Amino acid sequence: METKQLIEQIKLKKSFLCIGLDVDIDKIPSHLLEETDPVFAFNKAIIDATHHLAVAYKPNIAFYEAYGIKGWQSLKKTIDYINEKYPELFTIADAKRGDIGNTSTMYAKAFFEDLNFDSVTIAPYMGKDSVEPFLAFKNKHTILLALTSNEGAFDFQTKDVEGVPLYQKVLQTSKSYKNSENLMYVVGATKATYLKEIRNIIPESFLLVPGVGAQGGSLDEVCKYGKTQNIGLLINSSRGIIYASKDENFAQKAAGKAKELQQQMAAYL
Ligand SMILES: O=C(O)c1cc(=O)[nH]c(=O)n1[C@@H]1O[C@H](COP(=O)(O)O)[C@@H](O)[C@H]1O
Repeated sequence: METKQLIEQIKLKKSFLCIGLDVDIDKIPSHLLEETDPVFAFNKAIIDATHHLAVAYKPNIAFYEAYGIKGWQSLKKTIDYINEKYPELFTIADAKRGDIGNTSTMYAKAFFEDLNFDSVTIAPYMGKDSVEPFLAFKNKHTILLALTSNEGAFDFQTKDVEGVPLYQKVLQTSKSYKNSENLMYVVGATKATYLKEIRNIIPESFLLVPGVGAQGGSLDEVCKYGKTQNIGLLINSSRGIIYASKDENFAQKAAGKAKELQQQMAAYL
């Protein structure tokens, strides 16, 4: 998907919400366990109930890999369902990959060609030749971890390298990568105050911002420091939306939570 299509969706839906499909079988309503594929049944119900409120969906791959072949099948069915029924939605494989060049190419093929996601999250630690194989794919987006939402972000990401914090070095250096126009970045909502400096380095790039809801980040703070003319933000909530209820009406309850966030977002559009 081209970035301009994503921007159109944001304006149309007055939303820059990304719903995280981090599906833990122990947390889904028990009546779904009778289905042949409970994880897909859960995702389908959530997507059908919330697609008009969100512009992006982000399955975290760990939650599927944890169930082996069955999990991968649920993931494939989920992405195929979105691509067929709601092709306007932006899809993110949250896989946090990155390896030597030829291996990265295979990761890129897995997520961009076989599964046909619009984007994938990538760890920048191995540098240029581990990221560029993902950037080589046209109309696909590589979402580089810059400043993450967790406490461990302070172990390395904020430490100085040649006089600047490492996360700033990641932003600066990655701008010189081939096809860097296909880059987006992850910045945790819990690090909202850093967004001002981040915007000085990457004024227009889209940011995937996880950490509102369950992790305590503030949507207003993120918008205050991180918003661009085209919004330039995809704010993710996973547990705060998808586990709103364990009852039969779980999907409607999830839609209620998504709507709360969408309405907050509409004020910025
Ligand atoms: O790349 C991510 O999406 C990510 C980066 C980050 O810094 N923090 C973070 O929480 N995430 C992911 O975003 C989701 C957050 O989920 P909730 O805390 O349940 O909303 C999970 O899938 C995390 O793996």
